[in-house]
Amino acid sequence: MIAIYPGSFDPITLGHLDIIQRGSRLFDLVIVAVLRNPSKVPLFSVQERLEQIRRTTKHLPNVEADGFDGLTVNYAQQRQAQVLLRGLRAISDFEVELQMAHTNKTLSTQIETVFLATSNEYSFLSSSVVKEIARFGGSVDHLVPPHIALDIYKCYNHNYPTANPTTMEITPPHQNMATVAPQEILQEQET
Ligand SMILES: Nc1ncnc2c1ncn2[C@@H]1O[C@H](COP(=O)(O)OP(=O)(O)OP(=O)(O)O)[C@@H](O)[C@H]1O
Ligand SMILES: CC(C)(COP(=O)(O)O)[C@@H](O)C(=O)NCCC(=O)NCCS
Ligand SMILES: [Mg+2]
Repeated sequence: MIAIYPGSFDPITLGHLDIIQRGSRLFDLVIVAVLRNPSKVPLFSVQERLEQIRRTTKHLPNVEADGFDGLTVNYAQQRQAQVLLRGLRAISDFEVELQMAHTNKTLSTQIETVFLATSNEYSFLSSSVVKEIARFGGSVDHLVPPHIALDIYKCYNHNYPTANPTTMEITPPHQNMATVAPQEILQEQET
């Protein structure tokens, strides 16, 4: 059975990876599908997000990443998928997700939405939270895979890695954030 895991993934987090890994044990193939959404201004382009997802899931042979336009159910039909995989973190997710699942059911009765409950340790985690922390100079090392953290630090101009000129020791980014003034980051984002 083929499952589509649709979303924005801007960027992929450890919460997403947890759903993907658990989904990959339930389905023959999990397609992580990034919506090309012209109405959102993302931090990473669709191409960058697809590369991030591919690097993050390269240990999972039955997982692939792809971009799509238009209705998710149409994309699912095109990929011969029977399931839309989604994660549930909180009641707030439930309301939106139930509406989405019902809407999709009216568009295609053949496609079922399957929800996986978040793992406890990721119940607070979202791409937005990750971006907000990084934007104000905080560490996201515990929230995303290491290569994604580096991509994010680059976007927000965190000085990473830096060597102490005397000892030549590398300072991890979260110990070095005082060098990044939040106001500078915001100004750069606005330009
Ligand atoms: N920590 C998590 N645990 C379980 N499911 C999650 C988690 N984070 C996201 N998901 C699920 O992944 C899917 C794709 O979500 P999405 O790309 O919107 O990520 P997000 O973290 O919610 O980002 P954003 O903050 O931009 O909304 C949704 O079904 C969402 O519920
Ligand atoms: C992409 C997504 C799954 C939502 O992703 P998100 O959780 O990252 O916001 C949803 O917006 C979607 O399916 N968009 C494509 C248009 C569509 O099919 N709409 C009908 C279902 S609401
Ligand atoms: Mg979301």
